[in-house]
Amino acid sequence: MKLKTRLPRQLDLASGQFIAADLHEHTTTAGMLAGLFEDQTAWAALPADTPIYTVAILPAPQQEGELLAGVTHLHPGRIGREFYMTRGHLHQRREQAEYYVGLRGHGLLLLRQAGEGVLEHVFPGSVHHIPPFTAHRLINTGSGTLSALAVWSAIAGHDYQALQPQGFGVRVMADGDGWRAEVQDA
Ligand SMILES: O=P(O)(O)OC[C@H]1O[C@H](O)[C@H](O)[C@@H](O)[C@@H]1O
Repeated sequence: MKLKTRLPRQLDLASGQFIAADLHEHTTTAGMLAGLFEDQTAWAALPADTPIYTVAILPAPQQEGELLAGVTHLHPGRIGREFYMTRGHLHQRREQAEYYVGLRGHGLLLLRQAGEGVLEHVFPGSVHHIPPFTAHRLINTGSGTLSALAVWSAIAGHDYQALQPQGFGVRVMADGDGWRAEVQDA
């Protein structure tokens, strides 16, 4: 056997930044999120290039058995009364689960499976199991960037269409200094 020692890629736990040469980064701007936020007038008033969230992914071959790891950095902010959030999705391969770990900031993970919704608090060190067949979205209710590590199957895929047109059926709105969930399809 030949044995070698090597330095792995790293994740700075405080900032949520990967230290890796092969990182793939993608920023979602307000202009890419047409129809997502309730207040369409406020959305239209925001410059289309306003960054809402960036995802940094450690790539892996898209094949059975492989895993992807990514950190979502969701900026703080609101469109109208509604907090910034990710688009949210189901997996194309619905049976594939996922884990999130909160790294920085404070917010919520919205889970929806059939008629059941769950809001889990996200904070540094929070651990979230996203079961199979469950739509998921991050919401930043805090004043700083919300960063969360995700680990999921490389074959899971993203299905954004299945949530249209009803969406998650829940909106998280500013309420005084805090937040309030408004259920729309009770
Ligand atoms: O794909 P979105 O709903 O916009 O969420 C942004 C990203 O968040 C996490 O990192 C997920 O696990 C990724 O798979 C997802 O792409």
